[in-house]
Amino acid sequence: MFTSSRQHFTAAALATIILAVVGVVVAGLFGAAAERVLTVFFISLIAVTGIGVYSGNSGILSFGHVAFMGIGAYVSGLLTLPAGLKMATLRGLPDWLAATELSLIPAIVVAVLVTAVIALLIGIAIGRLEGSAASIATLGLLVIVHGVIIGWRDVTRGAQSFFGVPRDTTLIIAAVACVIALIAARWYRDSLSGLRLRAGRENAIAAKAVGINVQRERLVSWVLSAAIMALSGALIAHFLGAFSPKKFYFHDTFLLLAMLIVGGMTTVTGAISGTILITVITEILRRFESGLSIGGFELPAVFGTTQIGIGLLILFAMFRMSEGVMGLKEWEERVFPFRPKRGRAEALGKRTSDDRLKVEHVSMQFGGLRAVDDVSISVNPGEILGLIGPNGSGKTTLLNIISGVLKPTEGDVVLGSKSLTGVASEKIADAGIARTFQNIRLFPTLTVYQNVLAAALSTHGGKNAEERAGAALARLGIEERAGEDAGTLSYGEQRRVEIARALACEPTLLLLDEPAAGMNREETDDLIERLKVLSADLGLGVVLVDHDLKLINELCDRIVVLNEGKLIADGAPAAIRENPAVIEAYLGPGKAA
Ligand SMILES: Nc1ncnc2c1ncn2[C@@H]1O[C@H](COP(=O)(O)OP(=O)(O)OP(=O)(O)O)[C@@H](O)[C@H]1O
Repeated sequence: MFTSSRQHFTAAALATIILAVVGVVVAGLFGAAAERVLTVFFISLIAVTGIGVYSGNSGILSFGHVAFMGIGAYVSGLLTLPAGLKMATLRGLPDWLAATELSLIPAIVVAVLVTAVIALLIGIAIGRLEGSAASIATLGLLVIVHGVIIGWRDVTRGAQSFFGVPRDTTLIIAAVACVIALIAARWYRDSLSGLRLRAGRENAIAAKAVGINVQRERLVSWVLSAAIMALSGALIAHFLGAFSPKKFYFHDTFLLLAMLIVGGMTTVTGAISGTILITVITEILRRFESGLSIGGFELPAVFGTTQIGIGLLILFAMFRMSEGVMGLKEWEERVFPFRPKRGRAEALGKRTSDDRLKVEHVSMQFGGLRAVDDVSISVNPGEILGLIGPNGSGKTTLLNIISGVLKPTEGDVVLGSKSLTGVASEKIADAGIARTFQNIRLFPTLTVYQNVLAAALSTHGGKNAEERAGAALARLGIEERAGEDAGTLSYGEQRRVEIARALACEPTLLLLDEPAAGMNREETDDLIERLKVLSADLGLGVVLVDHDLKLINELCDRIVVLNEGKLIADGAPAAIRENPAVIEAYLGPGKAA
């Protein structure tokens, strides 16, 4: 499933093929040295793209991907070494492997598959970690794989050179493999898994709330990226003919990450630009490394000129362009802005479920604080329930419990006949509960349409996802903004996108946490009208938390009031306005009379 415009993919694929053809032609024009440089360029670009598939889409910087390159190199090398050489120098090999002599392409296929399986096993563990903990774990992976290669002397020749690998990687083979890797990476970025992972990168809590299993998508991208790294490793092994474990360690990790960071981590365009930029700069600086004579003026040899230059370039890029020189968008996304089809509001029909929400004797203890204390409430289908209370009275905590973000210390949450207590947050949306957040949690660098589509695709098996997404945008009156990045909208519009995203999950119950916060009066009035229409048309149950009493009074059929975690009132708006306990909670003791 491809979640963006086909035009984007076609343009990107064509540009990739043109890049490869230009590279091959240029190499043909400038002779053997240029051919060498361009072959290494294509192989490096495959590796940079591989890291980008994981790091760019997940937002987790990986220091360990060069280890997969190493695995690919050694596995393919072992499969193609002449049998006689293996038997003479690698005595630890089993007989079948010593006798195996594959040609390049089958060896690459096996190396990629073996690496993918190893990556899957490692990814199951690393995928549980978040942010910098995951990055550090990938660094550990690099060190461990390096240690294993050095220690497994009978198979890898340890720290010695692994020589005799047939030098079968030609410029054309590297170029074709590069095209395949770039197209795979571009396809993944806008695939269902890629869109979900990018949503998780932008905001993991919101992604889970719309049914996205972020860990699963991370694993998919981890395995795909490892496979691409193995391809790169196998190609470089068969280009060099001899290599040692040092080749797949910190130096190349630094170089490839520099290419990715300078170009822009989140796009294939960034990977290509960064690789071109660093390759060109490296080629120029290399000539200065051993000193240079320009018009009689002698420049001294400076050891490490190339590394210093690349280091400065990274610093410059991070300082001036923190998203890399190509930013967050693919070139084709800028040139051909995506305009999704307008949706029909009617595509989101009346709720068929008559499920009633029951919150039964729920409590939440945070250390010494009882944020929610033995609260029981119910919401009928089609009912708008206002949940109010002074600051810190436990409203958001209660919404977090209902939506699976928090597991209550005591009590039960039941929708219809199904208990949702302790059910993972990403399963709650499919069970029929969708929500918005007090502090807006959009996927800011994804378009408005992608924000809503990601939710529709991740609920109800993705059935009629495009219709649901279009309808949700139409219901909230933001179709005009569909192609814009969600993070660039005004506060009020962002709130509406959040509600549209929740609505696209086709919930039975909608939880709105301060939906009018930050809106001006006009925007709030518009929201009131839209929510009234939504509730009447769809028969949707709504729990509405807000401090705007006009909004609460105009919209709610019933209001429940919390104070210091306890339920102090439950009734019709008129009765709540007169309730002495409520007045006292808001105004302080002695004000009720
Ligand atoms: N994850 C948490 N860990 C510890 N304490 C928490 C946590 N979440 C909320 N609290 C505390 O629980 C209490 C209730 O907070 P909550 O955010 O639910 O109140 P609220 O009624 O939504 O407040 P507001 O109207 O200001 O948003 C507060 O004292 C808050 O500091």
